[in-house]
Amino acid sequence: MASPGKESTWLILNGKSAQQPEIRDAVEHLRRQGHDLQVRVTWEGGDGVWLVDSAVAGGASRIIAGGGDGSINEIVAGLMRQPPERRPALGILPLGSANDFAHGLNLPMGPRDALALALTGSIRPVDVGKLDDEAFVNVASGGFGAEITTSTPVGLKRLLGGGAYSLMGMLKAWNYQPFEGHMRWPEGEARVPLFMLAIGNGCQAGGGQRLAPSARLDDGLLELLFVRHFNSLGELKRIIDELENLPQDGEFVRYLRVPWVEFDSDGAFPLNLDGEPRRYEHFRASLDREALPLVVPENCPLLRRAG
Ligand SMILES: Nc1ncnc2c1ncn2[C@@H]1O[C@H](COP(=O)(O)OP(=O)(O)OP(=O)(O)O)[C@@H](O)[C@H]1O
Repeated sequence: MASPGKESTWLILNGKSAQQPEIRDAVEHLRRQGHDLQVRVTWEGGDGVWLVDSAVAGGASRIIAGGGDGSINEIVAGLMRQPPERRPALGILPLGSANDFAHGLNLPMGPRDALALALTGSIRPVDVGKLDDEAFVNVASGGFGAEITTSTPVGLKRLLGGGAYSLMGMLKAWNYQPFEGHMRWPEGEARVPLFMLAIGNGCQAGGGQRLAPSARLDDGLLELLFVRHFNSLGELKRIIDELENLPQDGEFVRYLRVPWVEFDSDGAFPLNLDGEPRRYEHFRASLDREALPLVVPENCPLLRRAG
């Protein structure tokens, strides 16, 4: 057991996963190797944020988020409340159902390997996304993208891979309505009926949907993918083709790299921040440059500079 007060690493575990024997095994294994690792467990949403305060007060120099994208999001929110000079580094023990951020980083998924890397891996400063004042580290996905990432049956994810015909039928059955709104970014603006929107600091969401494939965490830019709404099967087929190539200025699909973007919606627009659902009538997405010290694997695909 580590002694509080001296420099140590804290593992903040989502309580959903805390009793898994392989997590206990990994913690004991690494403690036996001499690592000073304190463990705290969340009871409910929001606990991750104040547990970061406790970890910092206890002298933690690294904090490991044990959970999925939502848990990482909470812990990043907690870390961003700390003064930059006292902000511990973030390591990740992937324990969610999707683990999109961890997969994008190419982290090991086995608990022993993941925990060992989180404790000993090298640290790089990475950008943190901001949606108004809220932090996100991976992807904000909206419209249909928000529906894919939460609150929909798993079957819907399969439908996305099932081609235009089944997707069109499902959207009709669902009476899917586009979201009208006005988007602005440094070099342009557009009035759009939106089918979907993704704003990526990281590259994937929704359980492996690579919505922002050229995302880098250290480039000072957000990937902006938006897809205009469509009315026919033919148009949907064109969208699927355009999504293959992600044109800057396609007929339906636009893929841009921007330091900020603003959206004014005619209604409450559903947007997930790292998978956690929100609604906005107006938002501005931007970045805090290199604000988060992150533990990364070697040759991390989300970095411009080698990890
Ligand atoms: N002890 C707990 N029991 C149940 N839920 C919890 C507990 N502590 C936190 N939570 C909830 O867990 C959610 C975050 O889950 P997490 O991201 O770790 O897993 P996930 O949703 O399976 O991951 P992913 O987004 O990668 O699929 C938060 O919304 C939070 O409210």
